[in-house]
Amino acid sequence: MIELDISRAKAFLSNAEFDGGRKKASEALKTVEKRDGEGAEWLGWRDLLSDPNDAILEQLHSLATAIREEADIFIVCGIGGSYLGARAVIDALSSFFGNKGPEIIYAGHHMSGQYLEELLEYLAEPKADGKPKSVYCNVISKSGTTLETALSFRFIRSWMSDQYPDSLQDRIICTTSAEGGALNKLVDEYGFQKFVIPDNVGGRFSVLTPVGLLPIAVAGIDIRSLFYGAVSKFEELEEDPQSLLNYVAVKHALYQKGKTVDVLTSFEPQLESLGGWLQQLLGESEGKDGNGMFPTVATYSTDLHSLGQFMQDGARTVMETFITVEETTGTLIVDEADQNNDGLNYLAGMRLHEINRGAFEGTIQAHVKGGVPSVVVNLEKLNAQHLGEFIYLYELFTAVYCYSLDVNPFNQPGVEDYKSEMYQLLGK
Ligand SMILES: O=P(O)(O)OC[C@H]1O[C@](O)(CO)[C@@H](O)[C@@H]1O
Repeated sequence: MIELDISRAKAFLSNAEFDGGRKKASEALKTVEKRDGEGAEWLGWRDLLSDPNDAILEQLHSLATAIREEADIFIVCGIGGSYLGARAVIDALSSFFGNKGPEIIYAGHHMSGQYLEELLEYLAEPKADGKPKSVYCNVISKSGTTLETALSFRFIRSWMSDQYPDSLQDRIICTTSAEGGALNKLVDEYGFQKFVIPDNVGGRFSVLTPVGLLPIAVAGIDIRSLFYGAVSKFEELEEDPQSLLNYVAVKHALYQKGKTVDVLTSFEPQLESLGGWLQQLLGESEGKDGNGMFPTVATYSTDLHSLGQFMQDGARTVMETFITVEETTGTLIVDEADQNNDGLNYLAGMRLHEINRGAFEGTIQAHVKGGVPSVVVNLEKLNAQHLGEFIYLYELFTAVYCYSLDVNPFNQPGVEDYKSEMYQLLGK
């Protein structure tokens, strides 16, 4: 279960301001439902959930099971929506240290030559028992032409084809559009396995397609539970969208009131990548034509010691979105020390989770007093089902909120500008 608490954000609005936002939110939801807004041809992420494809879930699960048995390393080669969702779920649900199954390594999300060189060296290093590593790669690119991903994949593919001349087709899996783009040409040429990204699902809305589901399954996470968690949220919000509409109303009205930055934060470090996924989802969707709040990620309490001063006392243009977890698995309890030299005996008998929750409660109270409207999104537990619910909640939230600002949620014309400047400089 996920609970949304907007009370400490709504408190910054008058009734009229909230009602104005609420009216916009209701109209925007109708635009999503009727599919008559700009970009409506990109609403396929809703169809995935209204009509689940169990066969593809099963196919992904069995391929992932085979890979988990064979692979020492699984490379996820993609950028933006082609890797952030997978990374968000994998980081949230994996152990911090010593995970079972293949080591998941990300590539194709930047162009650091040093990174790629060190990665290739690492792949080539034998294992502790002297045997060579077994490497698999899932290259993910909807367009099939994104430079960061294509370039990294060229190096990885070349290393893998030298290393595994007889099993390359089993080891490389391409996730791309049904047709077009360079990846499809490579699939045709080399016979790599392929999964299709539906045409009507954009990159940042694609985590519940093979884009996210294959890497997540290879990490040993139950993709059925993740997917059906999203389905349950879809059904719940179709039935009763009031909580979502109130949330959109608040954010809409705060934006009209001059809040221009949304700090997405959590006290759980394993949720930092979830913040990264949300940052792209919101940022690429709302940030256009001079509109939108800038979404940025902070991990507390770490970043309270770098950003805390600004959050408490800096320019009052910020709002905050706290992603909290009601119950975590950690069991560590603070002991009573004989000598209380470190002065921590006042915490004796408390679980670290309780102390962390205390830090959250203290922080939100202080920030609200300091003038920061704050929303809390509370996950009952950190598991695949609740993350699935979270994913759909924010996909729908993003679409409705953007339409409430009269922004097309589904394009990203601004990203093309850096590409064309870069291509020109590089002589494409
Ligand atoms: O899957 P692709 O086509 O490589 O795109 C990756 C990412 O790049 C962007 O298109 C921006 O350039 C994102 O919207 C997308 O998630």
